Amino acid sequence: ELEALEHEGREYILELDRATGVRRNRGSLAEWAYAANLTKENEDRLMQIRLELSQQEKAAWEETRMYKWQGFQDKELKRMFRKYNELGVSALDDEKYQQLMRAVSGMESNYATAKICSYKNRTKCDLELEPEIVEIFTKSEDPEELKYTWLEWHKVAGAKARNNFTRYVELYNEAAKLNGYKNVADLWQADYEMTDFEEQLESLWCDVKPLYEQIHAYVRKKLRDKYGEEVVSKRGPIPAYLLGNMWAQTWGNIESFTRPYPDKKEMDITQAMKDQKYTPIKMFQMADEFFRSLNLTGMNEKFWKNSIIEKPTNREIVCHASAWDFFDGEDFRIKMCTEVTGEHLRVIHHEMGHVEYFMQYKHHPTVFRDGANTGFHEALGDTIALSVSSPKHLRRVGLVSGDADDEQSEINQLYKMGLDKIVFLPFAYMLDLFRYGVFRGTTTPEEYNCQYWRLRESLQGVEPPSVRTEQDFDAAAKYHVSANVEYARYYVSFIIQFQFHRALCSLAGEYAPGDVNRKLVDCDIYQSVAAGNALANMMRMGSSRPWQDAMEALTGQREMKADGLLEYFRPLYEWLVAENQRTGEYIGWEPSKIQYC
Ligand SMILES: C=C(C[SeH])C(=O)N1CCC[C@H]1C(=O)O
Ligand SMILES: [Zn+2]
Repeated sequence: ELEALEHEGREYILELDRATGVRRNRGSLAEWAYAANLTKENEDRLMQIRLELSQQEKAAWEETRMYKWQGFQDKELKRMFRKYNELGVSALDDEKYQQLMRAVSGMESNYATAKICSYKNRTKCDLELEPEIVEIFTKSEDPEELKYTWLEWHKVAGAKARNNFTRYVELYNEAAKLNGYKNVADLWQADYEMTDFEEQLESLWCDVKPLYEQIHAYVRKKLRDKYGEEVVSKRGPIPAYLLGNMWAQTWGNIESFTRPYPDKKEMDITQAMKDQKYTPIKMFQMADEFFRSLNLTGMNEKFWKNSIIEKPTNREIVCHASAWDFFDGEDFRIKMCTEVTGEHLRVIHHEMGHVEYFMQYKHHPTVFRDGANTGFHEALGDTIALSVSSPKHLRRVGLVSGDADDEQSEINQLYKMGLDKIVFLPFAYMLDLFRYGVFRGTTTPEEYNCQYWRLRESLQGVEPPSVRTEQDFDAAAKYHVSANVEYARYYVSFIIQFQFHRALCSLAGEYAPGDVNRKLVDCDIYQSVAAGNALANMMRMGSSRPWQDAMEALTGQREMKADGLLEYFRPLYEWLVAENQRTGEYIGWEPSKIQYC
């Protein structure tokens, strides 16, 4: 009897899964049409299609609930039913569902089309985030220009999203409750299939905080040397607008005038690519070639035909880089407003890592076509990029010349990587700690901005350029807050990518513990089929098994651990401790003097 029921259940769920694939394809095509051409007409069409799809999902969900799947024997079949049992935001009634979609779409289109006036020419008011404003934060060393640009962007992209955001929180929380969760924080964390996810985030932060405090102290001293004590204090937080990035999430753009050994040649990938007449397509082909060298699958014909890799001149699009799965086993795309910079070379590998993952798990039922958890999906491309950004690889491809690795060059290299990978951790941790509080109601709308800056000061040790009030809403000036994209995935990614990197470097014969000729910092897995096969085996699991199984398959560990990251940066940590002692720099930061609560 049970056998028959389970057999019937399998027939049902496989048919549902096929229908879901068709729905996801239709939905992705409508999302792409809008994100790639932000017109009112495309938005209205998208809203209509989303509503139809949500109604179809709801009907299917009612049917799925009739099956007594909890008692089934087949683990994978049970996992499929469990995933289909979670309806998500379609659980809202049509009216509220549409209101939620409009609130998010309003925030995201505001962000994508926000423009400010130029500091140097106040009548020129068509500056967008990409490429103009990013360019200013990449190059300007004028504190007044940076402060002005920071304030103007936070006005148009942050404050203006506050009302939509508040409505989004209410509706999204209602949807979470309809799915059996207390709030969206719990809904988001369910993806990680852990009972102690938030405790783990805290514990990982405790592991890496000492390393962060050292690089923070060192950078604050370098910025004070450059801009003076009036602008950068001895013991306070660092002004966020001086760190080379609108959100102070990575500080790579201030490397040139802060690196430990300035007389050592700087590895300016951007300049090298410009000198060698690199184009966006060449950057994509380079990344594709790296993946193929690992015996992974290269980008297919549809990818090269359908992707958008440069900002169009005749329409508005969402420029924030993204990778797209159209769930038909063939159509995979990237949409990106590529500039010829070292940062974008890294982003291209990041996005192509998503596409590689899509292709590796495309044989699975639709419901398992996902990362082991979303952090895995974000870590894949970055792990490859760790090899690409090694001096060894950059020399191999001619983007860096000469200069055999000596102690000082290695410290410079680790410092450059640290400005990307170490400083990112408190930012990522902060962004979802903030939103967990918002969804739980412990942070109310009346204190959104105050709470956001309290977390930024306590975790990142940064402060705003001037007084902030509740007329502001600085959190939404970050894409993922305006676009409703969960962010703990990146925090997880920046930890586990070093576990992946270490395992792959071992397999590639590029790393051995304690072997000074095979250090992590100079590992390049390029052309290692052994490493590529291990990656493919892990990706091919999709989300069909708990992520701990995928982690174990690749690294032998069954948990997220900071040991890979700490081992990679150990020489830098020791150098920074000594250097900060030498200069007597205060480690950590005292409360900010800026009024933001
Ligand atoms: C490149 C992407 C698209 Se998934 C991205 O949003 N990233 C990649 C790293 C962190 C985060 C960000 O830009 O904030
Ligand atoms: Zn990503």
